[in-house]
Amino acid sequence: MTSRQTEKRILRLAIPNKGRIANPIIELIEDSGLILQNSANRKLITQTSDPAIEVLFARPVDIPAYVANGAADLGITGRDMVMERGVDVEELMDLKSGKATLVIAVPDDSGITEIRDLDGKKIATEFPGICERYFRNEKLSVSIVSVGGACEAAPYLGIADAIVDLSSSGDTIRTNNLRVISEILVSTTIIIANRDAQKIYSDKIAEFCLAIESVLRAKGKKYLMMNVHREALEAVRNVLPGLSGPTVMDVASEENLVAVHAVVSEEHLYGLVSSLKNAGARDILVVPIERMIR
Ligand SMILES: Nc1ncnc2c1ncn2[C@@H]1O[C@H](COP(=O)(O)OP(=O)(O)OP(=O)(O)O)[C@@H](O)[C@H]1O
Ligand SMILES: O=P(O)(O)OC[C@H]1O[C@H](OP(=O)(O)OP(=O)(O)O)[C@H](O)[C@@H]1O
Ligand SMILES: [Mg+2]
Repeated sequence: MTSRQTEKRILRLAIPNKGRIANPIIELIEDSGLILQNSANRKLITQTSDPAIEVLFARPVDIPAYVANGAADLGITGRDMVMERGVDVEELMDLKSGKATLVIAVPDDSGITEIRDLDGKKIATEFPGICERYFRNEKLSVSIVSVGGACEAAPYLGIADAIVDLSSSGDTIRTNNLRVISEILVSTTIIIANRDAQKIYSDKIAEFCLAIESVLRAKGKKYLMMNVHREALEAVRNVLPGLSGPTVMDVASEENLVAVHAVVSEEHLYGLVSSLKNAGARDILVVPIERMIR
């Protein structure tokens, strides 16, 4: 337990200060109802709308160590960053966003076709920790050239025979005339916790995770409301996909009318509205859902 953890009962959450996963994480936190004060002014530690939670902005790659050693109690970063640092933290939730695959790639015109061909070769990477463990496991002896970015250039600079780098759209690999020969891991953004903090702040952490989960669950969902004549209710029920409900309520003013409410996936919406209308529904409203709590 750190002295900060024993002194002050303010939970510290570390999140990325830059990079492509930074903004989506801030949006998710704010959508969950936790508002960051002055997040724009580059202050490294920021208060939030909950006096019991503060936010530390840090490099994604540094967040796992901050959480492991108690400088922060919770962290949100890529799973690749946690694996690279090889620290002991607890993974609480997979946010299933910020997806990227760590791949092994070689120049298009290279004779290398499989990982066995890499024995004795040079590999450039921003992930020396993961690489070393991976090739040791595969019983291949490689020399690792650690770079801080723009890894794809290494084969052309003559400093490596292959690279281990992240790929998502695949554009960078293609543009640089590289060919993927193997995948090492798929990374997404995750929430991690310090093991002591899990005990000290268990209620706060559960509250935070519930709020985040409710936003994730609501993603891609819409709330449908409509009026239906009782005789058409069966037909309308048959059209509605069975995600949740529907909830059926009497409409006070008209005896024969019921209000039907249901949660549906956005992908079903197109087509569903006209099917509902054909089945006898009217006054159909499609409403956004901010959070869903089970
Ligand atoms: N296409 C991608 N390329 C690199 N990282 C990605 C990609 N998609 C998601 N990520 C994730 O983003 C995090 C990268 O953080 P990083 O600090 O490197 O930011 P960045 O977006 O690469 O910006 P920069 O390299 O300019 O600092 C990792 O956890 C990584 O898995
Ligand atoms: O498959 P793609 O969609 O093309 O994305 C992959 C590229 O994005 C990342 O680079 P980044 O922009 O982080 O620059 P960096 O190499 O300096 O880290 C990663 O290192 C790849 O180069
Ligand atoms: Mg990067």
